[in-house]
Amino acid sequence: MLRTNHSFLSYIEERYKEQLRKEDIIVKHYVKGERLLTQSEKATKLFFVMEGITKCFFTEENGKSYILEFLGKGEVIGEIELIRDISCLCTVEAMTDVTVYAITPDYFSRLLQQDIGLSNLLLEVFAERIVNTASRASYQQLYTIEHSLKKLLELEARQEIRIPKEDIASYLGVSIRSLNRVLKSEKLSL
Ligand SMILES: Nc1ncnc2c1ncn2[C@@H]1O[C@@H]2COP(=O)(O)O[C@H]2[C@H]1O
Repeated sequence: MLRTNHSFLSYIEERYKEQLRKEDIIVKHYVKGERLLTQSEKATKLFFVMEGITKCFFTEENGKSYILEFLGKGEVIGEIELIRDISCLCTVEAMTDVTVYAITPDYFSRLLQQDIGLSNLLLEVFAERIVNTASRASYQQLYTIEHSLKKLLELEARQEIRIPKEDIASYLGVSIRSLNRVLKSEKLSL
């Protein structure tokens, strides 16, 4: 659910301190609700979350949204566009006030070529995201909404974050109406 990556954050912090051209990595702030990236648009930067929580979601042609992941401290955002040379796969929005390291794609590409350690960190991120996306797709298809909701609420409590009802519905891939029905039948409140 809420992903964090402390090794990646320390790596970027070090590059930030040692950089010669001060514009290669800058610190940027986004207020709650602001977008870091927009689905299908070209991005000019890659981001690493320093503080705060973002949500990363697809909006389908029917207007419905599906939350892929909540990305927190140390998570990289916008790398797929750089690696595949495509426009943004999904939208990334600040759920709280967020501070990020914003990196130019050129600088990141240069780092990738020079540093096998960075490639390894990125490979780990991809592997983890595939595992998470696949296992979630599986249990959301194979279990009831009631079951998935209970699992999600347990995770929310464990990670001490507060997810708005609309986002819980988008994470589970159900409408607000279905979510309300389940909450009522399970005597749960948010
Ligand atoms: N399954 C996923 N899990 C976590 N983050 C993702 C996932 N899919 C996409 N993202 C992030 O959302 C970003 C949207 O812009 P990019 O496609 O450039 O890069 C994407 C990734 O950083």
